[in-house]
Amino acid sequence: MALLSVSNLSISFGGLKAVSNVNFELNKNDLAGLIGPNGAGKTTLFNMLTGVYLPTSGEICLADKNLVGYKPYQINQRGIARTFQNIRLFSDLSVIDNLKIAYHSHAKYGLVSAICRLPGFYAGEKEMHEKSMDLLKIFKLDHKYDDLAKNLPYGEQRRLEIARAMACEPQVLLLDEPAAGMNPQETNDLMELIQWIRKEFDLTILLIEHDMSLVMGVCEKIYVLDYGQIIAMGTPDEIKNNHRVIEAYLGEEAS
Ligand SMILES: Nc1ncnc2c1ncn2[C@@H]1O[C@H](COP(=O)(O)OP(=O)(O)OP(=O)(O)O)[C@@H](O)[C@H]1O
Repeated sequence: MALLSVSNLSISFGGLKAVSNVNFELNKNDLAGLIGPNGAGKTTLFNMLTGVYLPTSGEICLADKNLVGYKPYQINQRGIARTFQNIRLFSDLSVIDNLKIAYHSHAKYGLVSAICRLPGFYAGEKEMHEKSMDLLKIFKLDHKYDDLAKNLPYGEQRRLEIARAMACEPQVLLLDEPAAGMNPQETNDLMELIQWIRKEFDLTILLIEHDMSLVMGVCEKIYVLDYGQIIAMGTPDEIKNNHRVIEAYLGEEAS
């Protein structure tokens, strides 16, 4: 059974059909790519999967449970976390506080415990600190735990965004152009990291990326969007050789 299943998903903005009758499924542990030319509807699709946009029609199910109509934080609690095309960190907070905020959505103590500083509050905070440090180690940011997020170099801010999404303890991780602005070495490191966290955390990952070396290098299956519609789905080799994809997306490079 598919973990994430999308059926006949569409959204219109005025007269523009930004996403039109999209169908796809992700199984547990899939590492899949979503590619397409600028304006194809990729981020809009992520926005519907995460409750930012309400689809005009169609269904989104996570483990057979409907997600349409839920707010972004409710979808996050149900197991989908994401990163953004433009980095969105709490730039004036420390690196570790950026993670702790995400862990708070799973906090085991309540408001009363926090206000009255009951033992449950301290135990919960300690657990959150330890889990945050563990994640920072994985993302090689532990030595910078106390730095302000805005003072990290760009590549590290991108890694911190992924770490923060991981702190939501998702089943499905959506990455929107995770390598944007990275140099080739950082992109290579990121590819290894994405493969590693998929395995280590038993994750299902869907990533949007314009960097073809990353998409073709890590994804086992790739969906191609063009003008809001899925025009192809297949392995990296199948996608590279698909004439509709070459026309729609790789045309300039192929010619
Ligand atoms: N809130 C909105 N209101 C109106 N139009 C929108 C809105 N959000 C997206 N669109 C339009 O929907 C279409 C798809 O945009 P989207 O950002 O999803 O494309 P994309 O494939 O992610 O592009 P890129 O690769 O450049 O990021 C575009 O024509 C865009 O202008």
